[in-house]
Amino acid sequence: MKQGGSDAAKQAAGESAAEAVEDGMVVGLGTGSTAAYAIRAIGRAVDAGLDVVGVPTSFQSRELARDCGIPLADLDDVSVDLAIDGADEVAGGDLVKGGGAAHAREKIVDASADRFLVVADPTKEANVLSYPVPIEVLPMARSTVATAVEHLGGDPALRRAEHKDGPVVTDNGNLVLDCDFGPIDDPAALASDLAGLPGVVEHGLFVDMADEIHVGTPDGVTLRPLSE
Ligand SMILES: O=C[C@H](O)[C@H](O)[C@H](O)COP(=O)(O)O
Repeated sequence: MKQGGSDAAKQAAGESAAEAVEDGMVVGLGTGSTAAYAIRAIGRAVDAGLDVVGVPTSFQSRELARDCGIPLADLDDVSVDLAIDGADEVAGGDLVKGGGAAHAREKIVDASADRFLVVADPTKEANVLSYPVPIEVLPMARSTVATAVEHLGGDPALRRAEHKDGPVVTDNGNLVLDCDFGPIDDPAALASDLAGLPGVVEHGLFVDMADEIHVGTPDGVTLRPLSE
């Protein structure tokens, strides 16, 4: 995950997006340090009487939402009006996500939403995506997917856990390959190639999915549409 952004910038972005939440909405709750500020702001609004239901995108966002008193539901039972989620890199209308290994559930929830707002600090913005693309793989497909990624011009690395020996294991029980492709000239083509590899559960390229980005700075927030 890019960690360059200040907490004040992340907070500004998260709280700005939370203002878009209206009474009666079902809200997709993203993962990561920036989305967490939105979840806390929604929690405070719930405390003050806002009637919303949250759909978490990870163990982390579920726990935080529960701590904040946000009622939760599964995608089996509701449809999402608005999703708010972070990103590791943003270029044009496309994102790389999955620095926290949550991109599979995030993509399901974010893609299902009527509107998807990205929350970010300025360090996440780029002209061309070049952040290593996280790919969640079934454990038995780790080597075959890594070889296929190399054939696509990427450099795959198994994500290792920081506080345990061995690999990161996702909320879905799978492994993550961080795949460095250098500058990605055609994110849609790469997304399609990666999605077609046997054993890939989900990759972290979010192509033309988001509607709007809230970029926070300590001095304010810039809103920009991400889709035409
Ligand atoms: O898997 C994690 C997610 O895609 C996050 O939304 C992403 O890594 C951004 O996180 P943060 O806001 O902490 O930089």
